[in-house]
Amino acid sequence: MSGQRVAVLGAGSWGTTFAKILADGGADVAVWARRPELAREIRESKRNSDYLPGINLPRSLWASSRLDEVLEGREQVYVSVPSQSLRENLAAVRALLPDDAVVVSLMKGVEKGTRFRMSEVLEQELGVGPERIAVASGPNLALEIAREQPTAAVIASENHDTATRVALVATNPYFRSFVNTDVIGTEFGGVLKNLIAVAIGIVDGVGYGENTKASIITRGLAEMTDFAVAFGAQADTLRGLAGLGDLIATCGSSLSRNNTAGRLLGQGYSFSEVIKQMNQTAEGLSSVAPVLELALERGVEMPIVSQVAEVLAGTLAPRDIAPHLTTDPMPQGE
Ligand SMILES: NC(=O)C1=CN([C@@H]2O[C@H](COP(=O)(O)OP(=O)(O)OC[C@H]3O[C@@H](n4cnc5c(N)ncnc54)[C@H](O)[C@@H]3O)[C@@H](O)[C@H]2O)C=CC1
Ligand SMILES: O=C(CO)COP(=O)(O)O
Repeated sequence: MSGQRVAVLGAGSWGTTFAKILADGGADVAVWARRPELAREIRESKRNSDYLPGINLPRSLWASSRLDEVLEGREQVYVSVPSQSLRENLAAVRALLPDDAVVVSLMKGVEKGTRFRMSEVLEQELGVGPERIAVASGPNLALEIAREQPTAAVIASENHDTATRVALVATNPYFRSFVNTDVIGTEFGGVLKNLIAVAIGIVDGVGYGENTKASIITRGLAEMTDFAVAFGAQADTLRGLAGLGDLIATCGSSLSRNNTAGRLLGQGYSFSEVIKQMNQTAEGLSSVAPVLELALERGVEMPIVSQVAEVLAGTLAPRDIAPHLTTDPMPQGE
């Protein structure tokens, strides 16, 4: 569907890549970058050299650090800032959001303290009903997509028509969007696979091999599914692109920041040293605590995520992480 006027808020690796996806699908795209110098680089040089080195962005892409310029007249607004900064960023968006614009979360985190999903924060801060909200998720490593490698994603909205309208715009020759109405499952899939990817990074850093990783991925998917279903998700969603699909991509790639952060922990760096070394967002590090609080609230056991939390806290040595609860001697059903 060409010619749609859309905005992307956030010019990190994913916001910029998604802007390229939309522009390559024929949309008229305006990008908001927090820093004026980055907006200028995208607008004038068609580059985002810090986040997407070597990628030429579409000539039609326009960018500004002024929200009013970016949001004016836009029919769809895609949001891609670090999850913990979403609420503060939305304060300025509400008054400028065009009536009837659909808002799409590209983010994969849970808010610390409140434990809200990103679509819930969007609803609260923008005063927009769920029928105007969608979320995008799936196996979407930004740099691969920026290189135009064929990729699939899923767009979820409680309103099927909204999901379809977004998916028609977020589709181009190298990027295909599927749709569903399971917002909770789609969103939690993206959050939870980050935590499993941290676990995979940890065991990789320790030097464990494929059996350990396959065990963690498989049991991790069971853990992700139990958690998401307890909050109302469909189990099928977790077997799809937003669950298993994203788990495979993130756990298998050194492009993943969550995987990278885990690997540093596994190599013996402390949590604060890892934070210092990361110059991009690793959402899993901030989502561990709120996810475990939510799990406790619903009585869901998350042995792998709990062990990640312990490694982050420095109370479990990375080499002692195991894909099961070692404290229970009785064999358990898979
Ligand atoms: N990079 C990827 O491959 C993918 C990322 N995502 C998700 O997209 C979201 C954004 O991540 P990335 O673009 O990858 O992160 P990034 O680290 O590449 O970029 C974050 C951007 O937000 C800006 N920023 C930092 N603090 C901010 C604040 N307080 N207010 C406004 N802007 C701020 C940074 O300057 C940067 O432009 C995350 O939730 C991530 O999980 C989802 C799919 C793929
Ligand atoms: O969500 C992603 C791939 O789908 C990106 O993963 P990272 O945030 O770990 O880089």
